[in-house]
Amino acid sequence: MKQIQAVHSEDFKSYDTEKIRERFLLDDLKATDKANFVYSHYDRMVTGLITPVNSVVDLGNYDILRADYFLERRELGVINVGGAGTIVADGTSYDLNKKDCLYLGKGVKDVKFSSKDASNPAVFYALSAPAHTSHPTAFASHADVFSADLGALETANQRTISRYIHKDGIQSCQLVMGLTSLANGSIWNTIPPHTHDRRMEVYFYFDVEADQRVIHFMGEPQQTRHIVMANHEAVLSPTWSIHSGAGTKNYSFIWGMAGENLDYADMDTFPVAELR
Ligand SMILES: O=C(O)C(=O)C[C@H](O)C(=O)CO
Ligand SMILES: [Zn+2]
Repeated sequence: MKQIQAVHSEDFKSYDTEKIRERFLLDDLKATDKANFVYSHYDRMVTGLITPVNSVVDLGNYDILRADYFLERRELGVINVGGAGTIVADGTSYDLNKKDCLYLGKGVKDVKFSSKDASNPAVFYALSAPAHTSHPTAFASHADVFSADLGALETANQRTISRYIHKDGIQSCQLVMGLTSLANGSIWNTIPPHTHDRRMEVYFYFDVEADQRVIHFMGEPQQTRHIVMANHEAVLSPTWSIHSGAGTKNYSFIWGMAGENLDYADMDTFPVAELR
C-alpha cells in the first residue's frame, strides 16, 4: 500500500505542479480484479478503489496496518460508482447499485466484493479511518438518504449533496461521507469554499467524461493553487486547505472526512471575493 506523508501549509506555498500532484493526488487507483489503497498520514485515512470485474475481490490485509485483519481497529465506508455489485461481509450479502453506500464497523473480518455483470462492472470507492469501537453494519441507498439542493444555474453551481455517514445518519467513529452531483450546465463545487480545522477531507471525482477534467482548487484561502483531475482520481485536502473545483462539464464527487467531530456543518466559509 502506497503511503503519503502530511504537508505543512508554509511548505506548500513553494510547491510546483509535479510536487502538488505527488503529495496530494491519488491516481491509478483503478485496477481490474484488484483492491488498491493509499495510506495517508492525514488522520490515517486509507483511500482506495475495489474493482471486481471477472472475479471476487477480497478487502485484503496489509503490512502497513500491522493488524490481524483490515478492520481489526478500523471502520470502512464504501460507495459504488459503477454498475450493480455485491459486498459480502462476514457471510451477509448486500447489493449496491450506483451511488449506494455500505458502512462496515470495527471487527468485521471477511469482506468480499463482486460485480453482477462484467460488461458493466461495479467500482467500489472506499474510505477507512481508525475506529475505537464497533458500530453496526449499515446500508443506505442513494434515494433514501438526506439530500440538499444548493447553488443556482446563474452561478453555475447548482448541485445536490447527499449525506450518508454523518452525525444524524449512519453512525461511525470518525468517518463522514457522502456525494455531490452537479446539475447539467453547472460546473462549480463547494463555492463559497471552506476549511474545517477539525477534519481532513478527500474528494474523489467520478462521472467525469474521458475528455473532460475538473480543476480542483486547494491551499489556504489567500494562497490557492490548483490540480487538474481526471475521472476516478482522488485528492487529499489537509485541514488548512480549501477544497473546491470547477469542471469543464458537470460531474459528481464523493467527499469523505475523518478527525475531531462528525458534524458536516462545522466549517469555516470564505467569501469568494476574499480568495487569492
Ligand atoms: O459541493 C459542495 O459544497 C460539497 O459537496 C462540499 C462537501 O460536502 C464538503 O466539502 C464537506 O466538508
Ligand atoms: Zn469540506
